[in-house]
Amino acid sequence: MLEFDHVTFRYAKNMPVVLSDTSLKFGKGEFIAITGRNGSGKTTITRLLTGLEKPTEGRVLYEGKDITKEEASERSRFIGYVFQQPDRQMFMPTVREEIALGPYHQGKRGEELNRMVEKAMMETDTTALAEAYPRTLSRGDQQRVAIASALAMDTEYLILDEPTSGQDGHEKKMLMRLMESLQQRGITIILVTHDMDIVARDCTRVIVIASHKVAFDGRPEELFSAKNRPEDWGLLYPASVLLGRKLPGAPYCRDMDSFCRTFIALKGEGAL
Ligand SMILES: Nc1ncnc2c1ncn2[C@@H]1O[C@H](COP(=O)(O)OP(=O)(O)OP(=O)(O)O)[C@@H](O)[C@H]1O
Repeated sequence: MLEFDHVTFRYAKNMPVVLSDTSLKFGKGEFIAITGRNGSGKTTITRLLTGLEKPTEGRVLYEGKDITKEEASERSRFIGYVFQQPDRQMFMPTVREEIALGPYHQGKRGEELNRMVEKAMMETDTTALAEAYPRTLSRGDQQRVAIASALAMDTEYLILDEPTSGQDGHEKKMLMRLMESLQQRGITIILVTHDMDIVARDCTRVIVIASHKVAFDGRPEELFSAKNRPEDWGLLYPASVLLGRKLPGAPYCRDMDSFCRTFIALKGEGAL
């Protein structure tokens, strides 16, 4: 369990508060979206979790232990972070060396190191890129290399900042499939995203940040239910959710596949 305990944050003394007295728990195996308007503080939350920023007040806990003062390099033993522009986190001349860097710093050598790197490349479908120069790869490939780097360190938490922005449908689908398989292995996935299709289809939990606080924390179907107004937080409804509401009984349809299946079933029952 990774936790914010009454965290308040501002970038500098005379700057406005970004996050105010916020407590949050990130449990094992969850698939969490952090969303909200531009500038609401989503990336800041991930930087506080990874240790790239330190709370102005409050604490960050890992398995109940205070890790507030731990640097990002120390937290990388259990948190992997995929930057919005992953080329900024690649330093080595080849993908293989890039992925080996973390476990090497953890003291892994020889066959053990090779095995970890090969396994991480297999899992992320980056084996064919092993000898490529990471900084010239496409953003999608760089993301998978950054994910492989985290897996090679046996990460427990994987945080991705806007991973699907600017990606085509196929790339998006491949990435989300990979995230799903990692979640099934018990890795906690935390995504910063504006993409409500991903929130509705893939996430088990969604956290909305507004006015320096957690405005909503719950299941996607709750966020998009009639008792909430996600549009007040600048969020759009997924088309499948809106279409589902028009069907008899207004079923919640998390994606278009689910809408089509429900539609066909209702038609078969003569309800349409
Ligand atoms: N390094 C920094 N120094 C000062 N202020 C910053 C810094 N980084 C971000 N901010 C400010 O902190 C606030 C929160 O920024 P943050 O990037 O966390 O928001 P966000 O919700 O991720 O935004 P976006 O959706 O546009 O990526 C914004 O007002 C932003 O201008």
